[in-house]
Amino acid sequence: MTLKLQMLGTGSAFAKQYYNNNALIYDNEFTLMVDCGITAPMALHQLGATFNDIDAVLITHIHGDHVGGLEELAFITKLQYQRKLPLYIGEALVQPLWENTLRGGMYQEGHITSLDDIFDVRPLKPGVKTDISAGLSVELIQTRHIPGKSSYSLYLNERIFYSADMVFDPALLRTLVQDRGCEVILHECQLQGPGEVHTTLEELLSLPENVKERTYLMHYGDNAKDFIGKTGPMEFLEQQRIYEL
Ligand SMILES: Nc1ccn([C@@H]2O[C@@H]3COP(=O)(O)O[C@H]3[C@H]2O)c(=O)n1
Ligand SMILES: [Zn+2]
Ligand SMILES: [Zn+2]
Repeated sequence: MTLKLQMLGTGSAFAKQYYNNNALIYDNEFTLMVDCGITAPMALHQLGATFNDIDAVLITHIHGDHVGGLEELAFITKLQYQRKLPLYIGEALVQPLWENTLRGGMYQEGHITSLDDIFDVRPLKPGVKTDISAGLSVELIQTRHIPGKSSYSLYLNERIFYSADMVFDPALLRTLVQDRGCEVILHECQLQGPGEVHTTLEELLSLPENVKERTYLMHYGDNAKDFIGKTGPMEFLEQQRIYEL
């Protein structure tokens, strides 16, 4: 089943040339938004779309560039469109997303007192494949990002790896390609400096050729143009462009 991918943004957390690294995944008429950061409402607007065009949203982890647009999404869908969007989220993130991210802005006595009042919450267990639409399935793979903070990469349709923000995990990437039929890797990439909580370009360049040749780079900094031609066979994903996966 062919999916289409359109990145709302491909930038790292504090990039200014690129929007936050959030994605639209299209399964025919069905649209899944992967992460909804601070810039997502404007990025969507610039595509000529609204939150009413989204059928479900999935959150990888709780950082502003991945969840900072959720308050607007939730208010607009509830108040303007009278809808509750399905929210796919690792089960460990359900409580912190409400208590630590959304409650401050959205709590309203007797009206909005829990995540269930604004979303159709669909908690996901890592390692378990879940059908999201007729032609789109997702399995969460827990990957390391910030110590003590749960973060989940995605395995879509058992052939596309979409990394959350994550530290380099070459064993995972090799296993996905060798043992699990992974055809496409969409990977975050920190272009310079020590990775610490991210994966660096230098680390990705150390991967075997057969892994690199199916890898596309995202979540990159404002100086990405300086690195064109320096990423081996790995291409930068471009925001707003539509890719067939
Ligand atoms: N220990 C940390 C924690 C956070 N950060 C920066 O904050 C950003 C939060 O969003 P991100 O996309 O995960 O990128 C993180 C780092 O830039 C960082 O550099 N080191
Ligand atoms: Zn990020
Ligand atoms: Zn992050």
